Amino acid sequence: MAEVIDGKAFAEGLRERIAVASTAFTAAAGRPAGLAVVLVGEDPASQVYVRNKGKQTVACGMASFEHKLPADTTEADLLALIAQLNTDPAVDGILVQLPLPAHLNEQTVIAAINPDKDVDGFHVVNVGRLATGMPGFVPCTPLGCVMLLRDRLGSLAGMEAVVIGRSNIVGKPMAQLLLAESCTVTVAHSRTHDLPAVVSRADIVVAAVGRPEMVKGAWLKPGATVIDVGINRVPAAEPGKTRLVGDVDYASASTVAGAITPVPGGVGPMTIAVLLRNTLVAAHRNAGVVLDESAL
Ligand SMILES: Nc1nc(=O)c2c([nH]1)NC[C@@H]1CN(c3ccc(C(=O)N[C@@H](CCC(=O)O)C(=O)O)cc3)C=[N+]21
Ligand SMILES: [Mg+2]
Repeated sequence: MAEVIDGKAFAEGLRERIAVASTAFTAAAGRPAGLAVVLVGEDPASQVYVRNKGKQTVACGMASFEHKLPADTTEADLLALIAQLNTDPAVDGILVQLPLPAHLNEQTVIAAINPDKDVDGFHVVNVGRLATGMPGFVPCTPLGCVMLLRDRLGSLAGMEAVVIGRSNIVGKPMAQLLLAESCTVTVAHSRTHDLPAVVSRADIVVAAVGRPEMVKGAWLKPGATVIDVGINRVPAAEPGKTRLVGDVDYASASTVAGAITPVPGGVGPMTIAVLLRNTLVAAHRNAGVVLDESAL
């Protein structure tokens, strides 16, 4: 049976290290690091995420600024808020919760964020920095996945990594990060011919497609390390109830893999912990205070 990669426990440890560094930052800078989270609309799942982000931000000794805007907010009003946050010296990181309502253009909104406060790493400047190996901000979910992989495997150099999914938020930055770790990287997607054959050569599989339990144990190379980014809500056995499953069929995969992240309790908690890490890094850069990033 595969070893379970406990992302929840790893994220707790990371948040403890962040809290220590955050206290030192507040003493050095004379102010806490600050994260602004912007939520447009009343999507219940997004409200839960935003509340959790706020709670964990405060628990790590940082300031949390929540901006909840109505679903019919105009793009001009949203851009005006971002412009204000860009120049607010108490705000080190800005996160605009996605997806946005259909009448708002996500590209336009992300482009308006100061790249040096873009703790999601979604701005094209940060995408370019990642692609060219310059310091910037890396999207939280893929960076959390690499932290889990390095913790388990040490050096990833020379390993065959297969990323399933090519989104701007996970698949593409994940491929860039694995390339920077000197993996041999394949990006598979919905048009890939013979996905099982591609997956079967992977030492590392990262599933980020948003299709419940799609990746089967029979596809895996025995001993492979499996990172499941999927968070899919599906009907539970009990009528009217739902449960969370990943993009990997955990029951079959856990009999073949060497190690696997569970859903929930795997990648999800890492995403928020890395967001706090990115915010603390942003604060140090913005305030000109030196941070030993390797201690995080
Ligand atoms: N600008 C932006 N940045 C984001 O990073 C962003 C976003 N928009 N929009 C929504 C997605 C989703 N996301 C998650 C964060 C934590 C968990 C998480 O902690 N999940 C737990 C439990 C989930 C549950 O019980 O519902 C787990 O997997 O164990 C999941 C998903 C961040 N996102
Ligand atoms: Mg995709």
